[in-house]
Amino acid sequence: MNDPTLAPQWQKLVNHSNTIADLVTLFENNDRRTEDLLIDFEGVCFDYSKQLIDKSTKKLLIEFAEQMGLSDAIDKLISGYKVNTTENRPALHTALRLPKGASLIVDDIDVTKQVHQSLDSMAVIVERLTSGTWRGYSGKAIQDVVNIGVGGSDLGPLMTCMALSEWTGEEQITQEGLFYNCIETHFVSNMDGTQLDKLLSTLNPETTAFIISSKSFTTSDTLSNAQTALAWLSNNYDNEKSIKRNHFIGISANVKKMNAWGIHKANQLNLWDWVGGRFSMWSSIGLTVAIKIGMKNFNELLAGAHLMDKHFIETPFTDNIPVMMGLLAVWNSSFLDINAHAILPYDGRLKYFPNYLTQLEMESNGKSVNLKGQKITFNTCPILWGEVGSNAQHAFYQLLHQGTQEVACDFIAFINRYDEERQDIDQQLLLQHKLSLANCLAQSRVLAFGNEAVDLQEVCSAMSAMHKNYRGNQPSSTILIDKLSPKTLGMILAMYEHKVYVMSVMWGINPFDQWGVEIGKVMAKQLNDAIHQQSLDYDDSTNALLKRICNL
Ligand SMILES: O=P(O)(O)OC[C@H]1O[C@](O)(CO)[C@@H](O)[C@@H]1O
Repeated sequence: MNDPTLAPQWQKLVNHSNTIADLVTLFENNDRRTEDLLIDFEGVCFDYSKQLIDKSTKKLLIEFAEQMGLSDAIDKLISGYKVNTTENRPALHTALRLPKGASLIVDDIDVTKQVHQSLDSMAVIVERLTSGTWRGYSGKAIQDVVNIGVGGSDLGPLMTCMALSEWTGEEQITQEGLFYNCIETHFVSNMDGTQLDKLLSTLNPETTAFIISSKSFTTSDTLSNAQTALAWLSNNYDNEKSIKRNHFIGISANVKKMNAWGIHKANQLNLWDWVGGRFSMWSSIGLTVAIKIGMKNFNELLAGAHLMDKHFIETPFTDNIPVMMGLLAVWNSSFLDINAHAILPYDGRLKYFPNYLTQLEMESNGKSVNLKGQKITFNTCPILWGEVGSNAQHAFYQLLHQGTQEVACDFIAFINRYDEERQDIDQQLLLQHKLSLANCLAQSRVLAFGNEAVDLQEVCSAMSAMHKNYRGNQPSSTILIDKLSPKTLGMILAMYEHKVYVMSVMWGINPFDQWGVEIGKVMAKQLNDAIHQQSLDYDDSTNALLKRICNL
């Protein structure tokens, strides 16, 4: 069934949404609420008791999922069925983390074999770089690696390198018998060259390599940055062939384009059209991550994701974290009309996590047409944004507490952070971590219960109560994890990937295409020509702006 409004439980959920009590009442009415609405799985605790639901909401949502054929849809995803209907291909990111020895035959090909061959090729490159045997044009070992990519070819690896920077590659002994420290990794995505310009001024061309990460190898942002990098190297050494051989690695599903650009065969890593860009971090697109944290840790990341895949596939809906996350997101958006979702990690290492999720969720589910091509009549993906929670408290939490918008929030925190044995910091960092956890709990409490959570006497002593009114009733989930590690990060990322898929199944949409971004690319090409040719063939506004840009 594609149109969820035809499912018998849809109308029941609509009616039910008008009767749902506020969070204070929901907690008062059930003193076992958190037992009912919390799932623990392998060090990941998902507490959704502060969502605006009661027992019957959960029951109705699960029945709704059954009516929408969610079990069958999960089977189809995992087994390589062509779930990406508009592009007629599977979305097999789960195959990227299948263990060695597993087998998954799709169109007569064992994709697991392909995946592990690619991981082996990655391992060779990682080894050559981190052991110092990969040399630049002048014979010096490479010390800096710059990932040039955008969207899925940037956000996942960037976020993971930041999150796992404490798991940097192990020191190795080079052929000369020296210890070689971890390679520095950098990321460049901006089309305008700002990042690259600044970064290049700090790098040595003799010891810098570039990874051109682009599934399509046609993305103008990436290719223009790659050309600038090539020009920078060519200014320093006049032998393009040698530069390309020693300083450029290509990662793409488009081998023809990599060849045409001049990426040496031995420096090419492949992926497949069945890997969606925003789901590609587990493939060779994760090379920069593997360079940063080492292949062993990269494999741990994959193993964590695989563990979550198994949980998603095998666990009954009621105890299934991604399923419940997805159903709650659908409930908030389509039934409660809550169209904003804030991602609030209380850990600086997850700084780029909200950015990564904006693409994962909004590029996947920002759709208004169902699988049959019919217009949708309900709200789909909310607007997602976020920031490290404690920073956000001093930026946009005012709106969460007292604005007119309803916003659902995800609080994310790790129970354990710093090594208790560390002497150098005098326990101060441990105190900071506890302070951060306290803030996380405090904010979710005030958002849920408003005035009921604080001592109003004190707060309202001086000013009008209205200005100090905390309305509460903002729904949130808290994801509390034992500690951050490659494994738990893999679990969390896979958890959100599956949440996105669940939402799409419930809405009857295809989360694996992104036609909405294509027209902008075509139009940009035309306007680039217009700027170069100084032509004014557009609407009044665009022509007026072009005149100024071209000084006409
Ligand atoms: O890896 P590529 O092909 O350069 O694409 C980069 C990004 O551009 C998009 O296609 C959107 O324009 C994303 O889906 C993708 O992750």
